[in-house]
Amino acid sequence: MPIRTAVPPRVLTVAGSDSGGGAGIQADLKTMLAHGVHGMSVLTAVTAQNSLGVQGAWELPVEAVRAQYRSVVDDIGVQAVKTGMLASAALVETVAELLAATDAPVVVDPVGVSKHGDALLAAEALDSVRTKLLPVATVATPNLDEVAQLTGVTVTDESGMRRAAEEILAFGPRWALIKGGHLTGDAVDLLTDGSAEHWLRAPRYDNRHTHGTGCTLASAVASGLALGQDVPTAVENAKAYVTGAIRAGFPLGGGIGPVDHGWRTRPAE
Ligand SMILES: Nc1ncnc2c1ncn2[C@@H]1O[C@H](COP(=O)(O)OP(=O)(O)O)[C@@H](O)[C@H]1O
Ligand SMILES: Cc1ncc(COP(=O)(O)OP(=O)(O)O)c(N)n1
Repeated sequence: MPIRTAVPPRVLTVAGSDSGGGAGIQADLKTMLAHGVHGMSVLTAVTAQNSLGVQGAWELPVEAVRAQYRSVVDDIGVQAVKTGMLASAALVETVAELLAATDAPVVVDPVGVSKHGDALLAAEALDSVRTKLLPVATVATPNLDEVAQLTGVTVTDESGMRRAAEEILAFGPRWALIKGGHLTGDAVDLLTDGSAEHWLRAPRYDNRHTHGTGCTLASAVASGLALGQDVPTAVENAKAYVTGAIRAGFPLGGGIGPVDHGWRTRPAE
């Protein structure tokens, strides 16, 4: 068999490890595989985590993050980057400085708190997210808790999402994707660059196994961008992927199980 010469687009996640495999680096790499891109990782922190919550978290030294990034980017190259758990102000600032020099699109999931309420970002790092990380983002994907942390805006309905997007865009990302997963009714997200507005609406699945939804959505967006899609198309495709993964989420452990990243490969039930 001849050796393949065509290389798939490469996507880098800069995020923390979830030992349970539902969120973080593990969710990102599974999502990338499902999109046919080559996934790579810069690990920022290790969490002891399962369906019940986060039992422990340890961040990596700044030099370890810098070295991983250089290893990947200088040799292999990237067509898109996704960031997730960055843990501390020092890591946020390091990652923002590295990403300021890339031409690749950057999807920033400004991870603050896990579904179980465990802090994944130090409170004193919020200002670095606002002033250093969000300005280098092509797309920022906060959930409503992260919107409240970053802007002070409490969103309770769809009209509040528009206000949230304006506040997030003021920090400098090119697009804001405000995720309405924490509201009730349909699962509605708003994507806007301040002029075009795209409302993404999907049925809300009454499935409590939704661990990793945000990581999955952001990685799917990054994968679409690496494949050459424009931002609205990448987000629309990512929404369809995460919706299917939530619908297929499974009861693993005694708490909130993960979404099913491989749902497209399973036979229909
Ligand atoms: N129960 C659900 N049914 C369908 N879609 C959902 C559900 N919960 C969240 N979503 C969608 O999952 C994506 C991630 O949103 P969200 O869960 O708010 O992010 P995070 O994991 O960062 O808290 C969004 O597209 C949101 O609308
Ligand atoms: C290591 C790690 N990174 C990110 C998260 C948050 O992931 P998210 O997709 O927002 O999912 P939930 O935790 O909200 O289910 C995490 N838990 N761990």
